[in-house]
Amino acid sequence: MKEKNPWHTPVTIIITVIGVIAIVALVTVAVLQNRPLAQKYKYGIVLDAGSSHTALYIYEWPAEKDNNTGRVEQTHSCKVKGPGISSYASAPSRAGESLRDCMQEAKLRVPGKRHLETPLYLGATAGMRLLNIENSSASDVVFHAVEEALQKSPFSFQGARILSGQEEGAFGWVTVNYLDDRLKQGLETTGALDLGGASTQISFVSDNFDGSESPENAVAFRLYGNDYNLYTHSFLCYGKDQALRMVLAQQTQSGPGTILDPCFHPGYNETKNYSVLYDSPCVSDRKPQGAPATFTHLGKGNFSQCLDVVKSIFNFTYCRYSQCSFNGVFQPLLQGPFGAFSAYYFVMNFLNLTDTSIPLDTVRKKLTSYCSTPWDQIKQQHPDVKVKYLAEYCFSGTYILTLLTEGYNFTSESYPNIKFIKKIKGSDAGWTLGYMLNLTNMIPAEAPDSPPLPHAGYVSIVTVIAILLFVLFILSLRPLWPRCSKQPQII
Ligand SMILES: Nc1nc2c(ncn2[C@@H]2O[C@H](COP(=O)(O)OP(=O)(O)OP(=O)(O)O)[C@@H](O)[C@H]2O)c(=O)[nH]1
Repeated sequence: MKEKNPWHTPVTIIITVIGVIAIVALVTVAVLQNRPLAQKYKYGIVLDAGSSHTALYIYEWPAEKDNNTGRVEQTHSCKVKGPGISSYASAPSRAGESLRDCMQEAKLRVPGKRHLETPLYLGATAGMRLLNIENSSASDVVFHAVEEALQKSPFSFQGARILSGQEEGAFGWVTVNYLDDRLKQGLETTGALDLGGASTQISFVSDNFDGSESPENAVAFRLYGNDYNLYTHSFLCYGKDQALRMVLAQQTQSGPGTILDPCFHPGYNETKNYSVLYDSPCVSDRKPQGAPATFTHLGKGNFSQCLDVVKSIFNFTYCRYSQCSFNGVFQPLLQGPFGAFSAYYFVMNFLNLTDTSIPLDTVRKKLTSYCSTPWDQIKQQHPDVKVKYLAEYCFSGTYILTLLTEGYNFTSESYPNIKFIKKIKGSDAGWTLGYMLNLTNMIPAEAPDSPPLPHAGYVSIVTVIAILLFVLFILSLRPLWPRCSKQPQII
């Protein structure tokens, strides 16, 4: 006699099949609905029209996550051949033409179907600030030429403008802290030190700065639910190229035919033009009267004398605030770590001085030895380095050291807080990323809500609940269950 299984009734079999199908359907829908979608990207392009050159940066971020930090990355950069756009004042159409190759690269790098929606910005810095001071109609004509060229691109051109020094400093600070993921996490921020060709910026948050003492140096931000009172100052004419002009102007005040410059290597010998040297608002009012057309620029290679002449371009004699950096500019107490980029990095990297644990005295000794090295020997040792850069590293290293220690008051204790950087997580340190994040509203004032559960957690919970519901359902059908008699049924 075979015993009949009480579960093998049509009702229980149908309920079980329907239940299993329902669970499978429920879990499948949960998985499909919440499956990560194939990644789509958006793009943004920023042209940094600096005093010495123009550079193009392409940024990329996942299309559905515009509001999350740490996700925008630089995917490409292109250095425009030739000088900065401010140098094209006498041939403005060439300013537009100079951008052609990099714009062509951008067209290839950004997928064609995204061209129309990709914002394109051009921001000009100290070179155009100076041209605008010197000759505002010439700067308008240059802008008109670059705008005309960029309007022809397939991207969504959002305009070209001159950034104020304050914007340049503040956006550089945003870039550094965004890339380091410090803003979203509300961590202590990093100060930003930017050394360009025509201006230099210092930006940091300090506990003893609320903006009241010097409101013109204050920028207030609310980012991801945190408030920041940023101190920032841009020194026009204190970028490394204009600072060199000021140092040379200091040495040619009397209009000599020859100068023996301690900031250039012994054996350096170049004929330079007075009108070219003094063709900048940073020095033009000091042009010596009755000077010859040219002067002979000879190198002497003496670091301590170079320090003296470099110091002479800073004014430390007056300060109407509780404390100043130089030229009567307010600066609160330095605080926290600093990232130093652009020319700070190029110069210190070349001089093998990016390691800030090297004591300042050793840095001075290294510069003393480097500056005194004969020019021929320097050229022989670095055949691949552009001669213009090579000739100026002694001056530039001395200038950076003076700016940081005498200008901004970094001491032996605080100097190691500086990190010389070029890139952070693959993106160049500079104002461009911060500028784009601001214009595209990609950093929210308040912290974005994050989903309560990750995808895997969500699917697991749906599965467990579905099985539980099914078991409860089966249990609730108990009255319908076939009764089990104690006596085995005889068939
Ligand atoms: N040694 C070296 N110097 C560089 C290099 N690229 C740029 N420079 C110089 O570094 C200085 C700063 O360059 P940038 O950061 O591009 O400055 P910029 O945007 O032209 O100048 P601003 O308009 O003042 O911001 C300039 O004097 C450049 O000539 C490089 O690859 N090596």
